[in-house]
Amino acid sequence: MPDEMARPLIRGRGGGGGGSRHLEASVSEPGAPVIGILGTGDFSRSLARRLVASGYQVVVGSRAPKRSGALFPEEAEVTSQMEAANQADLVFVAVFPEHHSTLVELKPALAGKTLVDVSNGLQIKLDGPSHAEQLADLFPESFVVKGFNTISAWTLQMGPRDGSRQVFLCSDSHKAKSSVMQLCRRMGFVPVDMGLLSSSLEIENLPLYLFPSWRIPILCTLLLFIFFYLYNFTRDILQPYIKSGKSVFYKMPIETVNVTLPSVALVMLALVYLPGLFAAFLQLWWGTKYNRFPNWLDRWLTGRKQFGLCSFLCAVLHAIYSLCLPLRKSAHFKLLNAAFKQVKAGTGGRVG
Ligand SMILES: NC(=O)C1=CN([C@@H]2O[C@H](COP(=O)(O)OP(=O)(O)OC[C@H]3O[C@@H](n4cnc5c(N)ncnc54)[C@H](OP(=O)(O)O)[C@@H]3O)[C@@H](O)[C@H]2O)C=CC1
Ligand SMILES: [Fe+3]
Repeated sequence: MPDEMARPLIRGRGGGGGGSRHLEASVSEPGAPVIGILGTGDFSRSLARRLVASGYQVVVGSRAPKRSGALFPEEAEVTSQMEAANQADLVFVAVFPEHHSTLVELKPALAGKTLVDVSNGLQIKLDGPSHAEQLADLFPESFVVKGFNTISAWTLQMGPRDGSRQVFLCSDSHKAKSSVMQLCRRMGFVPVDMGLLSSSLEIENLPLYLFPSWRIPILCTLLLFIFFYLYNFTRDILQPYIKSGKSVFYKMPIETVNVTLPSVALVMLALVYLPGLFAAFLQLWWGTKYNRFPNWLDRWLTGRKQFGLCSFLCAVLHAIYSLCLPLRKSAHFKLLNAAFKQVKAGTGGRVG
C-alpha cells in the first residue's frame, strides 16, 4: 500500500486540479470540536477533507506522521497516534480491523471518548462478534459507534449525492450515537439510527450485498432464455436437419434468439402478476388481509419491479432484433437483384 499512499485521492491546494470546489472553499472553524482519525489511508484522507470542509478541527494519528503529512489538507494536523488520541474529543478508527489490536496502547488516552468504527468485512458474516463489538471489547472504557462503512472514500471526497447519503449508525451509548449523528448531518449526510451495537454485524454486511434484489430475476431470465432457446433450436434447426438434411444453422445467432426473446419476456411478465394472484388467494383463504405472507411470497412480491424490468429488457431486445431482420433481408434482396440484373445484361462482372 505505500505506493498508493503516495498518491493523494484529491490534490491539496498546491497540487492544482481535482477535488470538489466545496472542499477547496471551506476552512476549519476555530473552537469546533476536535475530531481525531487513526490511520492515514484512502478513507482517512477523504474523511479529513470532508471534516475540515464541514468546519471541524481535525487531528490525524499515524504511525509515520512525517511520511503521511503531505497527503492531508493544511488545516488537518498529522501527528502520532498517541498525540491524536489525546487531543481528539471523538475518534474515527480508519484502520483495518485486523490492526485494531495494535491500537491498545491508546486505551488510556481514548477512555471516555467516542470511537467510530468504519471498518468493513471482507465476506458476509452471519453470526459471531462484529468488528465493532470486538473493538468495544478492546476498549471497554470508550463508547463505540458503528458507522460510515457504507460510505466510500470516493463519496466522502465528492460530497454526499443522492443514493449514498444515508449513514447507518448503531451504538450502545445513546450520547455517543447522538454526537456522531450530529457530525453526520453537518457533513451533509443523513444518519439512520440502527439501534444498539448488536446491529453492527448487519451494518458491516450491507456493503457486501451487491444488487441483492436482482439476483433471482436475472437467474430466472437466463434459465428461461436457455430453456426456450434449446426448444426453438430443436424445433426449427435440429429437427429439419435430422429429418430432411436441411441445414439452417445460420438462424442460430439471430432468428432463433429473436423467437426466444418474446417467450422469455411473456413468462417474466407472467411472473410479475402471479405472486399478486397467490397473495389474493391466500388472503381469501385466510379471510383476512392482516396475516404475514410466507417468506418466499414476500420476497417474490418485493422483487416484482426487477422481474418487470427484465421482461421489458427482453421485449426491447426483441423489438430491436425484429427491426434489424427486415433491414438484413432487404440488403440481401438488393444484392440478389443487382446480380440478376448484371447476369441479364450479360456483363458477368463482380457483384457486391
Ligand atoms: N476505502 C474506502 O473506500 C472505505 C474504507 N472503509 C474502512 O476504512 C478502514 C481503512 O480503509 P482504507 O483507508 O481504505 O485503508 P488503507 O489501507 O488505505 O489505510 C489503512 C491505514 O491504517 C493505518 N494503520 C494503523 N495501524 C496499522 C497496522 N498495524 N498495519 C497497517 N496499517 C495500519 C495506516 O496508517 P499509518 O501508516 O499512517 O498508521 C494505513 O494508512 C478499513 O477498515 C476499511 O474497511 C470503509 C468504507 C470505505
Ligand atoms: Fe414479436
